[in-house]
Amino acid sequence: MPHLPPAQGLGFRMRPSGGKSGRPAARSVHGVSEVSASWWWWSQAPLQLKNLPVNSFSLEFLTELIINLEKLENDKTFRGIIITSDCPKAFSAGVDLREICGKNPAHYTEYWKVLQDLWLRLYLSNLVLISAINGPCAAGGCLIPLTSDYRILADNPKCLIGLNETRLGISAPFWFKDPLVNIIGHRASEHALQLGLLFPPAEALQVGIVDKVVPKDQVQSTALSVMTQWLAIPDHARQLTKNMIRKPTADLLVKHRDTDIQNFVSFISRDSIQKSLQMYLAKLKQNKD
Ligand SMILES: CC/C=C\C/C=C\C/C=C\C=C\CC(=O)SCCNC(=O)CCNC(=O)[C@H](O)C(C)(C)COP(=O)(O)OP(=O)(O)OC[C@H]1O[C@@H](n2cnc3c(N)ncnc32)[C@H](O)[C@@H]1OP(=O)(O)O
Repeated sequence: MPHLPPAQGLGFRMRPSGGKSGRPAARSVHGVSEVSASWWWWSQAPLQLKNLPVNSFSLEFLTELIINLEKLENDKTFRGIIITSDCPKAFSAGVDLREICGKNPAHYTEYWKVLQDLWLRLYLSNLVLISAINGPCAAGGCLIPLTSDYRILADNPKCLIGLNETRLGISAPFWFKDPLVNIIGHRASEHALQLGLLFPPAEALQVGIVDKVVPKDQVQSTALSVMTQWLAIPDHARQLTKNMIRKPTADLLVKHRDTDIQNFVSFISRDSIQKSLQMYLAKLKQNKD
C-alpha cells in the first residue's frame, strides 16, 4: 500500500493498520474474537485529509483525493476506509471559494466535473466508508460524510455540520440535497437546507445527520469499533445491498451531469453570485482578526 507523505501541507496519509508489515502477526491458537479482530484490523485503511488550513476542496486536492481513493478501491487488501482530518481547524470547509470566485467558465466547468467525480466515486464505493468527523464540516465539507456509510462526530461545540449554502447566497446542488434527504428525511432537509443550518453535535445527532457523537479523543476508536461491525458482513451481500439502495440517487447525477455543470457555470458566473461569495470570503478573513 502506498504511503504518501503530505507535501507542503497538501496530501493524504494512508496506511494499513497493524504492525510494521501493515498486518498483525497471525494468531493461530487464540479464540474466534482474536482471529476475527486481526482479520478486520488489516482490512481497513485510515485516510487522513490534509490540505491546510481547513481541508477546503481545491482542484488539486480533489484530484489527489480521487486518485488515492481509486488506489484503495483497486487494492483488494482493503474492505473499508476511515476518513478523518489531519487539519486541526476543520474536517473540511467544503468547496475552496477561491476556485469558484473570479475564475472563468472553463475553470468552473472543470472544477464542478471533478467535484461530481469525487461524489460518484464515494457514493458508489464498494468499500465501507466511515467518516470520523473531528472538526467543523460545512456545505461541500459534508460531501464525504454524506456519501459515507456511517458518520461519527466529535462532541465539541466547534464541530458544526450542515449544508449552509443558502447563507452564502447559493443553493446546494441536488446531489448534495439527495443524500441528505435519504439520511434525515424530507421535512428535516427542507428546514435544514432553506435555513442553511449548521448543527452542533447534540442537534446533529437528534436530526440524524450523524450516527454517533463521542468525545473527540474517542472518535477514532469508535470508528474502528463500528468498522468491525460493518466488516463482519460478507462484502458481496453488503455491496449488492448498498448499490441497490444508492443507485437510483447516483443515476440522477449520472443522467444529468452535463446539465448540472451548465447550470452551475451559469449560476456561479452571475455578478450577483460572485459578489456574494467574495463578501463571504472577505468576512471569513475579517472574523479571524
Ligand atoms: C443552479 C444550481 C446549480 C448548481 C448549484 C449552484 C451553486 C453551488 C455552488 C457552490 C457550492 C459550494 C459549496 C461549498 O462548499 S461553499 C464553502 C462553504 N464553506 C463554509 O462556509 C466554511 C467556511 N469556513 C469556516 O467556517 C471556517 O473557516 C472554519 C469553521 C472551517 C474554520 O474556522 P477558523 O476560525 O478555525 O479558521 P478561519 O480563520 O476561518 O479559516 C482559516 C483560513 O481558511 C480560509 N477558508 C476557510 N474556509 C474556506 C473555504 N471554503 N474556501 C477558501 N478558504 C477558506 C479562511 O479564509 C482563512 O484564510 P486566511 O488564513 O485568512 O487566509
